[in-house]
This record gives sequence, structure tokens and C-alpha cells, in this order.
Amino acid sequence: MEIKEMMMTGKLWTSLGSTAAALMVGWAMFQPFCPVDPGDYLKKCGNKLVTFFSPYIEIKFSEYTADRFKRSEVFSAIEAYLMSNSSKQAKRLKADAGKNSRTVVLSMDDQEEITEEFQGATFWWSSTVSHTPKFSYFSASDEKRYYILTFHKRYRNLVTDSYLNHVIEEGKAVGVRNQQRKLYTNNSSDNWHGYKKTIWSHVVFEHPSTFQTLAMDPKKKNEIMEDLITFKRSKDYYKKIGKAWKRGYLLYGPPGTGKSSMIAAIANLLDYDVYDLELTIVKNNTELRKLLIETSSKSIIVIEDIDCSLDLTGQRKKNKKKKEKDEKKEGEPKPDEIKEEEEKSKDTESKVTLSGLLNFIDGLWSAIGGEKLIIFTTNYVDQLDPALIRRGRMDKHIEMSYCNYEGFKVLAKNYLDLESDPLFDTIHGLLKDTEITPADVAENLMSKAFEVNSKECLEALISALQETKEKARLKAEEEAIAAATKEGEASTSTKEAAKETEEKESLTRSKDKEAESDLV
Ligand SMILES: Nc1ncnc2c1ncn2[C@@H]1O[C@H](COP(=O)(O)OP(=O)(O)OP(=O)(O)O)[C@@H](O)[C@H]1O
Ligand SMILES: [Mg+2]
Repeated sequence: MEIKEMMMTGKLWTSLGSTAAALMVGWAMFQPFCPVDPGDYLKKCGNKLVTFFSPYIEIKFSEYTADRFKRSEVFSAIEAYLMSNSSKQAKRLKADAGKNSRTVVLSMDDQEEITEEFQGATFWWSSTVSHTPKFSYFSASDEKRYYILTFHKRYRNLVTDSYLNHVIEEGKAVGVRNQQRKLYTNNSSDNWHGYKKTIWSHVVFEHPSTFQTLAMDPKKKNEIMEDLITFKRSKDYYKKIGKAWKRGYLLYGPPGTGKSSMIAAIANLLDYDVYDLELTIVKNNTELRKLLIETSSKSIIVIEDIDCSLDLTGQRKKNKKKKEKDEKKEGEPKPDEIKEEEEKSKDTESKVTLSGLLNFIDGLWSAIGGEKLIIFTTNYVDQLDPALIRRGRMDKHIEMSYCNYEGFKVLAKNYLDLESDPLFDTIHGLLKDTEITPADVAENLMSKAFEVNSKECLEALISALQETKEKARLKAEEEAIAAATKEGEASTSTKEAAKETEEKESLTRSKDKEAESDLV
């Protein structure tokens, strides 16, 4: 009996096992054709059930928006907002460098939770990270971070009406307080794709130049500072007059007169990020627009040496010449080498046009983000297209000129801690009729030894000034001689030409006379 039972139980298990195996095999074959995963379905139903009975509501804030293009500003604001609470409550924290790299900023690490009270309500914040497997080029096995806010459903209105606004505004303010100023530069568009794309790369901006250290006419300096501060405070004014909140500056002057130093001083005064735009690697107007969209507000967009960056006016002339050349050669077969070269240059050549750049400065897209300063620098202001620098586009034209006595006094104070010296009078006299850049003055005032010897530095400057003055005198003399020689040559050739005409005329006259006498 027992043996029979055992045999039957054994048979039962065997048949059950084989049925299960058959079912599994069948399911595995059928699964690819079944649109719904029952596991997922059950999970969904479970979630629905829990949500239905739970009195709590959850809001999820992802780090990246759907297009994974830009880090969500809301996420960054929440991150900053939770900082102060995190450092008190969370047990696992993340540390990062704060403003000017002098402080450490702590924030909540992944998979942590904190609680906070707001107007009598309790809110739970948790930070979560999920790892997505690599299934496409764009996802690249990445971590997705998000914050989840949980609250009782009776606070729904409080959250939507005031709590979220409070979090974002506070967070943005904390972000600005902790944020290090950054210096950005644009990458070639070859690096713009994939998840790890970087349109702009940055380093911490730490240039020490300020308006106090800038050598220039104090009146002009104050005027610029006032203009900048007014701009920074004029959000409502710009809205009222219907203008985008941005301003254009054109800095021009010879090399070494402080154009780049002025940009750094402006960034330090306004506390803005700097985007140093390298136009030569921007391939076309669309790329230029993309770069603009990716800049933050409270920023300075700089295009240095605009005359060299892109031959905007010249490009049109060049194209015209090329066209003429092409027309001439029309019909002639082109050798393979030339064809290849043309293809290559087509790829590398920047196709940013003047109109593209003008749109960048004041087209519809330029208003995005607001609070932007656009600065162009050039050594040759007369070579720029007038459309580019007309008032309204470049609102302020600032000439950075050679060093004058006022400028020298600023440099002497900065470099030597000197406000007066008997040698100042000599320098004053020499500066009146010598063109020397502040960079050259600064170089002479810089102490070559650890101990500053003011007298030696001033004497070095005096001899540099005398040398420059002498060089300028010799150059002027040479030019005068060259001009006189040219004039002399010109007058000789004019005389010769006159003589030739005279001879020709007398020849014609005599021929006419001969003809007349023949007729008689
Ligand atoms: N006006 C100035 N005040 C103080 N320092 C200056 C001034 N001009 C030049 N310098 C000194 O000279 C150096 C070079 O100046 P800067 O790079 O600002 O000149 P720039 O006008 O931008 O020249 P470039 O046209 O060649 O780019 C600076 O590092 C700074 O030390
Ligand atoms: Mg410069």
C-alpha cells in the first residue's frame, strides 16, 4: 500500500514537473508575441491599488528633461534648496567646492531621505538614482537621478500654490550664493552628440582683474561701472520699454591696452559667468544659435578679435572672387586633387554669416535667458561692418587707449604702492608725447626681484619711455623722407608726362600745317 502510494505521489510530481516545464517552454515561445508582460501588469495593478488607498501623493523631479539635452533647472534648484536641511539631517552627504573654491558645499547623497516642515505641513524628500542598461547610443548605461517629494493629499493646494515656488526661488538664491563663477569655451560640434555631449566646456573663473586694478581715465572708468550696475538692476526697466534684457559692448584699441583685462573686471563686478566664443570652430548659423541657447542667464558672451575670428565682410568678397574664378574656368575639367581640396575646405570652413551673427546679437533667440552682456573686442574698429557695431547692437563703444598719466598712477599704486615720487614729473612729461601701452608700463613696473625697488622700476620705465619716443621720432623721420621721395618721383613723372604731351601736340600741329600747305 505504502509503496503504491509512494509510486503514485512520485508519478504525480513527475507529471506536475513535466507539465510546468511544458508550460514554461510554451510561454517562452509565446512571450515574444504577447504585447503585455504579466509581471509588469501585476506591478501596475498593485501600484494602482496602493495609490488608491494611500493618502499620500508623490511628485518626481528628474535631473534631465525628456530630450536629455540640458540639466533641469528645477532639479538644480531643489538640490540647492535641500542643501541646508541635508547637512543637518542626512547621514550620507556629497561634498563639492563652493564659491571661489574656499568653501565646501554639502548636499544629500543618492538614496537618502529628509523631512521638512512648511506652514504646518510635513514634506518628505528622497533622492533616488536608477541605472538604465545600455540599449542605445544616447543612454550609454547612465544613471538617472531624481528627487521624489511625498506629502499628504490634504496639502495638494499648498504644494501647487506656494510650496513649490518657495522651493525653486530659495533654491535658485542658494545656488547663486554657492555657485562658482565659470569661464566657458565652445567645443567643436563633433563633440555635441551622445549623452556625454559637451557644447561648452568650463573651468572655474579666477581672473584677478578688477576695475580698481585697471589703468584708464577715472572718469571713463566710473561711467562704465555705472552703466554696468544700472544694467544689472534694470530688469523691470527693460521689460517696460519692451527690450530684451541684454547689452552690447565693443572694446577696441591696440594690443596690450587692457581689453581682455576689462572683460575680466566686468565679470568680477557683475558676478557673471563668461562664455568665450571661438567663432572659427562654429560651422554655421544653426550651430551659433544652439550655442546661444545653451548659455545661462547672468552671463557675458565674449567674441575676442572679431576682425580676425571671422572675415565676415571679407568672406563675401572672397566668395565673389571665388565665383568669378569658377565662372572663368567653367567648362574646363577639374583635376582630382583640386576637387578633393575643395571638398575638404568646404567641411572645415566656417559658414557663419554676418546676418547669422547679427541674429545672434539681437534676433528673436537672443532674448532667451535674459541678463546677458555681449562683448566684442577688436584691434581695428574701422575694418568692422558698420551693421555689426551700430548703436543698439553694440550699445557702448569703449576705446582702450595708450597709457596716460592717470593710467600710470593706477599702475604705480597697484604695482609699487606709490602715490607720488619725484620721478613722476619726468614720467608725466614723457607720457604726454609717447605712445606706450599699459601692458608695457606694467611690465616695467613689475619688480624683477622679491624685494620691490620702486626707484629702479621707475627708472626702467623712464628709459623705456625714452626709447619708445626715440623710435617713434626715427620712424616719423623715415616716413617723412619716404613721402618726400614719393612726391618728388610723382612730380618728375608729371613733368615728363607734360613734356611728352607738349611734344605730341607740336608734332600734330606741324603735321596739320604740312597738310594745309599741300592743299594750297
Ligand atoms: N588698462 C590696463 N590696466 C591694467 N593692466 C593692463 C592694462 N592694459 C594691459 N594691462 C596689462 O597687460 C596685460 C595684457 O593686457 P590685455 O590682455 O588685457 O590686453 P588686450 O588689449 O586684450 O590685448 P590684445 O589686443 O593683444 O588681446 C594684462 O595682463 C595686464 O597685466
Ligand atoms: Mg585680449
